[in-house]
Amino acid sequence: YHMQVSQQDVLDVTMCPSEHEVPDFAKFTFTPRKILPKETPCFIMKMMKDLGFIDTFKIKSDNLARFILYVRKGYRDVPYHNWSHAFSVAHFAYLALTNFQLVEKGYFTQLEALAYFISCLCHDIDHRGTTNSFQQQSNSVLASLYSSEGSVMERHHLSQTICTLNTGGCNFLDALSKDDYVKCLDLIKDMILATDLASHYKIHSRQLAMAQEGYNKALPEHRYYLASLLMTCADLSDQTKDWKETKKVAQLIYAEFFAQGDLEKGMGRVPANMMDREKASIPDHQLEFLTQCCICIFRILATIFPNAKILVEAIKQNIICWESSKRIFDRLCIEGKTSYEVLV
Ligand SMILES: Cc1nc2ccc(C(=O)NCC(C)C)cc2n2c(-c3cc(OC(C)(C)C)ccc3Cl)nnc12
Ligand SMILES: [Mg+2]
Ligand SMILES: [Zn+2]
Repeated sequence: YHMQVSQQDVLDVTMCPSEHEVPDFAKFTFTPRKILPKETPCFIMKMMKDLGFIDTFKIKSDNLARFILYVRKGYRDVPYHNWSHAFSVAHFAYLALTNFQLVEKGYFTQLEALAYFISCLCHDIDHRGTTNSFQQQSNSVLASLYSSEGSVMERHHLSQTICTLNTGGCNFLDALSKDDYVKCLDLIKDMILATDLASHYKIHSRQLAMAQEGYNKALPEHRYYLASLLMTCADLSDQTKDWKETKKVAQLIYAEFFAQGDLEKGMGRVPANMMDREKASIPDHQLEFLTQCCICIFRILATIFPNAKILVEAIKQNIICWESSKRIFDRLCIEGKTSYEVLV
């Protein structure tokens, strides 16, 4: 396990050519999935340098490089919950930190900003492409470990993150004071656990109330709700890009959902409609997800950060595209013209 990352790999990342000036990289319209996979570790280093973390926390490049490479190895080759998802979620954290000036304006301390960026990068480590409920149903090892506390997958992602930090030569946080280190791990725990959809639904109404009464930086629960909101926004950031990107990502998500449905059928169980490739209507389900869940989260974000309004507008555009894709799909089905895959 230890020699999964070679010294040469580490050196390549620490010696990243600094001329990584990609136009529009720091804009919300940029789609991070267009960065070549082999270039992504260098871009993580670039983002952490730009955010001031290397200087503020005296981070040694070879430790950080080794950590990034182990995190990348920690992700599996599944259709959606893979390293490019992790990279795109971390990129959104970089966009939020820079465009909303979260540290400059006192929303986050530098330590909270570091925890946010690292949590986004690590939040789905070792995901198997199956849901929390599937862990219970299949009596997976992870369910036996964590089902009593809930958020089974998220607790595993957290545990994998801490294990990676404790892997030889990966602890890039070793210059932090004891207090800061403990505080940082606490923040990473809250932030990764916030990416469980069930946890989001539990606090959503209070996040809405927080936005309506006005965000108060002095209130610890407001700071917790904002950190959770920024995690879910990062996790959903594919939905704020252009239609081509959004449609491509939906296909990856349903490739995972349908593979789980096939597994459930193989186990003699009846999968939920959206997991069943014979029954799912992707446009209908996506319209429901975007209008009931996704756009609500970004609307709260936009009440706190006005320049997040363009993200709400992008989601509205994608809703319009799903509606027209649904009309075409329905018409083609009536004419018996196509199987769903052709359309999407
Ligand atoms: C485009 C898009 N469609 C989705 C449709 C349905 C669901 C879903 O999980 N339905 C519940 C069933 C499975 C029990 C999630 C979807 N989804 C997510 C997502 C969001 C998550 O949770 C946060 C970040 C807290 C919202 C957690 C995991 C995922 Cl995959 N990301 N993009 C999508
Ligand atoms: Mg997750
Ligand atoms: Zn995720």
